[in-house]
Amino acid sequence: MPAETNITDKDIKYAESILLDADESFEDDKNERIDFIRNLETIDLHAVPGSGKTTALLAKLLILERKLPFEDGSGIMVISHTNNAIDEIKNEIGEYCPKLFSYPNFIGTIQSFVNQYLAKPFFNQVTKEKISKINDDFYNERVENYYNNVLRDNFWLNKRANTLGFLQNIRFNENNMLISGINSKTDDFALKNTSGKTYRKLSKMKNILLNQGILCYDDAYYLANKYLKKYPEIKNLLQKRFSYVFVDEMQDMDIHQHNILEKIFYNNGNSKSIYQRIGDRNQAIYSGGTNFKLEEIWKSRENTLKITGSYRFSKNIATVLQNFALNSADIKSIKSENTKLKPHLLIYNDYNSQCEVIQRFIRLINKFKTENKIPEDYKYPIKAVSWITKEKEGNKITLPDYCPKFNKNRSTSKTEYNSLESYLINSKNNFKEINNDLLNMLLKILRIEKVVNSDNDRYYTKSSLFWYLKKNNKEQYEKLKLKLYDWSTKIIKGNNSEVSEDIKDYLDGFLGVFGIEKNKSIEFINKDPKKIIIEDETDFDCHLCKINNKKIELGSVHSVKGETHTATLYLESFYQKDGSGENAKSYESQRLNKQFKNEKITDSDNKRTKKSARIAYVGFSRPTHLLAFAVHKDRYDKYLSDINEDVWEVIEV
Ligand SMILES: Nc1ncnc2c1ncn2[C@@H]1O[C@H](COP(=O)(O)OP(=O)(O)OP(=O)(O)O)[C@@H](O)[C@H]1O
Repeated sequence: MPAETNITDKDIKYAESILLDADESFEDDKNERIDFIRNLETIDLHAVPGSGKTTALLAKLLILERKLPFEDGSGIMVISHTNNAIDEIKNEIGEYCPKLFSYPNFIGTIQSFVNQYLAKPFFNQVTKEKISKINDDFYNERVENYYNNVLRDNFWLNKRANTLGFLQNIRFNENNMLISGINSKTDDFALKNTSGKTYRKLSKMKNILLNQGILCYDDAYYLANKYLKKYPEIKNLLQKRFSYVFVDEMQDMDIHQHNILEKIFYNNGNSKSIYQRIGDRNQAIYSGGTNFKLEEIWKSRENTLKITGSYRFSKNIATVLQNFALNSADIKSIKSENTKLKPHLLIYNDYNSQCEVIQRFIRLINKFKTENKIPEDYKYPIKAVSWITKEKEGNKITLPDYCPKFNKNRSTSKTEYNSLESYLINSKNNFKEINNDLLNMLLKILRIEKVVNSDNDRYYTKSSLFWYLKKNNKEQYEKLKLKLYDWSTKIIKGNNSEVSEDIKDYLDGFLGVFGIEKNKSIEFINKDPKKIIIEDETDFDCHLCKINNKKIELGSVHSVKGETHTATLYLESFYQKDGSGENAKSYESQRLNKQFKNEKITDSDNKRTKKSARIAYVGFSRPTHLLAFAVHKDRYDKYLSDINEDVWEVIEV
């Protein structure tokens, strides 16, 4: 534990100067944010969406950075659930925190912590070898090979509806008994005879893969727990190493992730580390809270701070949002300028053409702009989201049904080509997308060369690549940015062959940063390009959905978690089917009809209703100005026609 650390008013002002606009402050009548920023004890922070909890955590980190290094040599750990969330933290405060982002501190995902500090050292100690890979895709591929080569003729396995899925899902519990999925029980395993031939064969498969160092993500937790059991002192070492541990988005931790953190850093209240868990139970939309009740995973601590006011949404949205909160939440809007716009219900019909709902939403926004209800130069994006984004057959409405271009747009931005020059000749006619394609091409070369990010054992993404270069090779970082600019400008002018030659020269230095030379990627680099013919060019640049010349962004609710929007259009979508016939329920308007009509969700509501409520809660809590929800006329007539029109503005598309 470092010597007494005090957070002063001056420290808070410093954090405000970096994170907030000149007219904003962490102070308010309750000073909930200041209390959290100053607090350096083991506590939980529960806060409503848009309350600034991530901003408050960043403030605390900025302040602690200035107190580093700690005299006792200990460091700070910041853990979140996804790489995106970690990248966000790095992007926001990275440039002010050179010490925080290096030894002895750790900022990463829960998975990378478990891999790096527990699974890998244990594996190395037992086998004297390094783990080959911790990656689900790679692991599943090896299981498939094993099945094809060794278990192909097994009668019991072949009788199963999804043999491969069953095999890929097998895990060891801590007693090396087989289970189906990490948090399941031995009793639920399909094969009951544990001394039978097939059971032994499956155990053997698991052991062989483990011994070869081929692990799925869950296996890292299995090894981690073995390590902690065999060497309980590891716990103390980690507590000494990290005097402050902050977990953001705590609600998204699954039970095995929660348990391992709790075991090490809470240690039944005896930990040397200060352990702070930050989140919003109502926003649990990842694994946490699905198999287990969230309250069973993230149990409340006696020492809990709260932030109840949101800087994001208006009173009108807060009123609606309350009903979708599974854990009763006191949600208030504390925005200084409060928009009077009511949430809107957009009713569409079968005869509306595909993009009419989104276009109606755009017309609404334009109208509100002219009426000064939405600022002309609005700050945050305008987005249309739905829970389910994959196209479904039949009459099941999902995101692509609202926008015929949705899938096409998405697939083009992710298109993979099989040669370097194909990336150049197929590039779009706009700077940003060309830049994107060029980066995708470099990432593809790294993948072909099997270069992985040692922080998380995954292939580099655009942001992790930039982060790595910025941290390890500033010269290459600056060079890449300049090159991307230069290449993109030249491609727009049609100088592809000049760019192609320059990229080939550049690659030696680029790959050198990762300690490798061109090898497996030579074929990709030199192969002749192939032009992909696009049948209808207009497909890729739909002009219909633009406001201020910017396209409305479409995506899943999951993809906008943590974001702030100016306006959000939530499009209902088909998810599973509960019940049958006339009363079957698949859409939010059906499962959550009572919540739309001012009734709070309760613990006795069924699992799918609760899951729908969580998704709606996250989606509905994004906008600063306008929330709209699109519902089909049939479902409106049956479920929502008696909605309170003082609360919701109802309009037909
Ligand atoms: N003290 C503050 N004063 C004014 N605005 C603030 C303050 N703190 C945060 N904000 C703004 O409020 C919005 C939400 O902040 P932030 O993303 O930190 O909230 P959050 O609680 O983490 O949200 P979510 O629960 O959706 O992840 C942002 O636009 C941020 O700039």
